[in-house]
Amino acid sequence: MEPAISLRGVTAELGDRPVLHGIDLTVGSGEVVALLGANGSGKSTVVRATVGQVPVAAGELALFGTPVSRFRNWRRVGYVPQRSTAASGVPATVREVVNAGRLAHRGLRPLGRADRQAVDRALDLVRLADRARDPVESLSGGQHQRALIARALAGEPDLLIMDEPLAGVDLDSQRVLARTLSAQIARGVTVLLVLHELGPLRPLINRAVVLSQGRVERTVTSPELLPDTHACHPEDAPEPSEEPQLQTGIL
Ligand SMILES: Nc1ncnc2c1ncn2[C@@H]1O[C@H](COP(=O)(O)OP(=O)(O)OP(=O)(O)O)[C@@H](O)[C@H]1O
Repeated sequence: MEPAISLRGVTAELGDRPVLHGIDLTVGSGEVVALLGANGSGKSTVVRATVGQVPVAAGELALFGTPVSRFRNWRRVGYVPQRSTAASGVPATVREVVNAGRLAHRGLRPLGRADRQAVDRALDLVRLADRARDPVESLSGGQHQRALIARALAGEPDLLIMDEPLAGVDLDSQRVLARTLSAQIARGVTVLLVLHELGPLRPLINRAVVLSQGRVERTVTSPELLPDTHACHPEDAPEPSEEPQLQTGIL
């Protein structure tokens, strides 16, 4: 099967400045990969290139085997950008924001029954069903992030790409996110996450790819060597705890 994401020697520039210098990264179908690295190491740029928002200057970037420049099947991809304002200043309810996640499915047709059901399922998954009619402005930071995740899930994607989904999110919302993600992974969804800390998502991660200055510094595959934060090198990671690292008790 074609990998969900494949980058080969990808370079990218932002404002004439080279930012990615030959990134190789493959995310196989059903894999859960964390992109780690210090601030400015290029994590968001990798993700934004993957969703077609940053042009690839050289190298090859493919989604499900199709070069990103020719990729049109965006309904297969759910993207949660780095913390942003869901409504961009326009008054919108939580449901309206999540409805937008069905756009790739329905185009400009009105929402049908299947769309409404998918939106309901996504709101349930992130535990915001009771807030569906509320303005997004009334949500806390963590709830706001959950609304953006619900928007991505409403499209029922095969590939979920999230840029720092835990940033500024309270522990309660982090746990809801871990449970939500766990359910997606059980369905076979492929996941690429930008993270600063693995936190409650740690048991779900198969592999961590650490970036440094626009290059892949290293890849960590053993669960016990997964760094807790980007700053940790495997050799100075804390002693493994008594509990097995791949436990799912928190979920
Ligand atoms: N619009 C832009 N124009 C020019 N340079 C940019 C632009 N956006 C980001 N950069 C630079 O590109 C580099 C990579 O940024 P990127 O946001 O991909 O890093 P990151 O690893 O995601 O960082 P963070 O953890 O802070 O989000 C940084 O040096 C950043 O300053």
